[in-house]
Amino acid sequence: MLKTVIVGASGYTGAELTKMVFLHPELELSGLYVSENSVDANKSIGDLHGALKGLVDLPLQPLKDVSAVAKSADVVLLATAHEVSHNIAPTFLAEGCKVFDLSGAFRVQSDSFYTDYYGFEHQYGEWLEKAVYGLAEWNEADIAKADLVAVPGCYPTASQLALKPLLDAGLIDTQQWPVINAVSGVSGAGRKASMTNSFCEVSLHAYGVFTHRHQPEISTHLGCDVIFIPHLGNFKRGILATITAKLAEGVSEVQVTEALEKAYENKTLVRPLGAGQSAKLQSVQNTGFCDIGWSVKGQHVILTSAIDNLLKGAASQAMQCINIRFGFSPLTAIV
Ligand SMILES: NC(=O)C1=CN([C@@H]2O[C@H](COP(=O)(O)OP(=O)(O)OC[C@H]3O[C@@H](n4cnc5c(N)ncnc54)[C@H](OP(=O)(O)O)[C@@H]3O)[C@@H](O)[C@H]2O)C=CC1
Ligand SMILES: CC(=O)N[C@@H](CCC(=O)OP(=O)(O)O)C(=O)O
Repeated sequence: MLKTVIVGASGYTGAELTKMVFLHPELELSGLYVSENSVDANKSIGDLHGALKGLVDLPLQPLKDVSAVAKSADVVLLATAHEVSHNIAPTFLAEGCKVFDLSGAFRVQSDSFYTDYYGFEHQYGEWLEKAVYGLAEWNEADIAKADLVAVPGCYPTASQLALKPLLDAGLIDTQQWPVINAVSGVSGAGRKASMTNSFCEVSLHAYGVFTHRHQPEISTHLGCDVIFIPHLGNFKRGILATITAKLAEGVSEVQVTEALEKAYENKTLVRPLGAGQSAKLQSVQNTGFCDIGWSVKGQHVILTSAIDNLLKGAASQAMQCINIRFGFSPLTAIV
């Protein structure tokens, strides 16, 4: 059994991770942590997240001595804000832990990316270079050897899973940048309420237009510029990305279908729905699946990609990476 620690366990993705680690036959939940001065310190996670009550009633411990926690852990899941993950991941790594970070702290190698999009200067270039991007269906070989896995963001997961098969098969005319319109539920912003993400204040609106940090994350990992327009919707969980792209000269709907079906033929968690089909949230909410639909008319393809932001967009993708890293059966604790 691998001793597994979750930092940020009281948050939305942390609670999902807690449930999956509890269900995993090869992982032992050895500690749940929150910040040193958290208002939730020492509360039982089952009291905070009712769905866990009676399953996991461990206390949320204040994280004081990172080194000491690291010494007693094999696997560390960081469900913390970007800068927190940035600050503490190297200590866990120095003690030999395998780290799976749900934040954006180690996702993109580029000089100005963290100052431009995250508002802090990255201090750990060496780890940034070694970190493996955890897009599970596409990076298996590297994830299997990684010490540090940077689990992709939720919008980047939905967007890349739809576009990557077509780009890799050379079916997209990249002179015209694919346009990604994506709507996320409010849980995408985490559990802390503010005027912009308080449920009563949310209607349906675009945000971060031309400035959102997921645009460069998507472009970097796809190797293709994109226009990305995130929207906040008045529902709790899920992301629907609707993507318009120009096909290369002469590409047919049959080729698009073949590329998507071939890419995911042995990948249970990504479900190509077929030409003329549209992905919908209801089918993926509370699951680790990504559903993809597509339609072609003339030289354009419209793809729809739906995930649960907290699961395939975060926690269950992290669990996929753990399963790959340690050679466990791929769907363990997910389906
Ligand atoms: N929500 C989503 O859909 C997705 C989130 N992510 C990323 O995953 C990470 C977690 O997100 P989410 O679960 O939504 O966030 P939440 O805001 O819901 O939870 C954050 C957690 O971190 C804890 N925390 C804060 N500061 C510290 C600290 N210094 N040390 C230890 N724990 C700390 C918080 O508890 P307390 O403040 O009480 O200490 C809380 O448990 C973020 O980086 C986010 O960007 C990625 C993909 C999707
Ligand atoms: C609705 C909402 O606010 N969503 C978040 C994305 C959350 C996420 O997946 O992203 P990171 O891990 O990269 O933070 C946002 O737009 O900032």
